[in-house]
Amino acid sequence: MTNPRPEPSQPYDALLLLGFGGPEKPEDVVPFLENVTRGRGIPRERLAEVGQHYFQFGGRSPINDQNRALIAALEADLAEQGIDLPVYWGNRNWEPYLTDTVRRMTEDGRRRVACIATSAYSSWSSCRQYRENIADALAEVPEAPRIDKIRWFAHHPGFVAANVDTTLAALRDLPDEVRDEARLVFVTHSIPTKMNDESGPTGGEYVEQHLATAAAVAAGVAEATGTEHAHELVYCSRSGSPRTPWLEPDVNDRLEELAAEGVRAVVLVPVGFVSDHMEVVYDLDTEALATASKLGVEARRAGTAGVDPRFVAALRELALERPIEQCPAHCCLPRTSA
Ligand SMILES: CC1=C(CCC(=O)O)c2cc3nc(cc4[nH]c(cc5[nH]c(cc1n2)c(C)c5CCC(=O)O)c(CCC(=O)O)c4C)C(CCC(=O)O)=C3C
Ligand SMILES: [Fe+2]
Repeated sequence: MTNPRPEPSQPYDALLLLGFGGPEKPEDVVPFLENVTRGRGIPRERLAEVGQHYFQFGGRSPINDQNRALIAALEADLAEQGIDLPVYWGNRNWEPYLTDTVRRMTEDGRRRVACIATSAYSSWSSCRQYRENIADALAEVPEAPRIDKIRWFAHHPGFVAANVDTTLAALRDLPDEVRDEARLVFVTHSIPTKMNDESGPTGGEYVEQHLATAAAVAAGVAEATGTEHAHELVYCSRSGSPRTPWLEPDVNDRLEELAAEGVRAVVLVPVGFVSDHMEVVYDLDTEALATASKLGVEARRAGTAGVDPRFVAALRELALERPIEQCPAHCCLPRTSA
């Protein structure tokens, strides 16, 4: 680095929301997909298929608008707390690109930035890749501020509480006669099994964190309704080569099995996603709900945490606790007695 980085104890002077990014018009779709998949060996047929998901929605991903809404909610939350911190926004794969945002923060004289990435779990895709993108941007911008990314947070009570409420709303929306027997089917993004084996400090944590979060949401639902709903974790949005093993079962395959077992109602809880982006509106709302309807299973899709005030407050807490996560060198030294 070309300049001395501030000490970890220096307070943050800005927040950065780091998103995945998504296309906003049809001409953006192919270049966006090229950005996401560069060097990743995704088959052309899969890309053409995913491109169609975007074109079907007018070439516009919902994700950027959701991040704009999240920034507005974070700003409102900070103002309410009397905290004076600007919130910047950068994306990994589309405008506003992270590197341009880092350049702007540098021009604005920011020296220490807490980064909220819109991804709640450990894994290369959902955590380390964001950190690598930060490192790449810092390497391109001289005199850039220090940027600290918050940790994985799916088990945070604010995220869990938001998901409990969306699940309760989906349950209320089911017909009375099947509500109590509804299965809670938690859904997350599939990843290669090898990526899961390598996730978190000890490995396998992508799945473990999801199971723990799903159990916490199911417990919150049971407490609110007085009914214990059976729950499980399934996957959507498999990509890559068909020869590479990815996490299973796929949500559609599992719905077939559940229907065959006689399950009459399910709530799909997209606990792997923080807002209703393309995987949620296409893979769940379009595809999985059609599968359920074909099978005669009553299905509702629970909402995502989005801008739930408890989730927004959780993100603010995670960002502001970041500098004191590690004890400084002089912490808890014995004092000389008088
Ligand atoms: C774990 C995970 C999350 C959740 C955590 C997080 O949010 O970060 C996530 C989020 C997202 N993924 C997204 C889009 C895409 N992901 C792709 C491809 C891939 N995703 C993977 C994993 C994940 N992805 C993986 C292992 C691949 C294979 C390629 C590779 O090894 O890198 C592809 C290529 C086409 C395809 O093959 O599907 C696209 C277009 C969008 C934007 C949606 C919108 O526009 O609303 C979002 C939020
Ligand atoms: Fe993805």
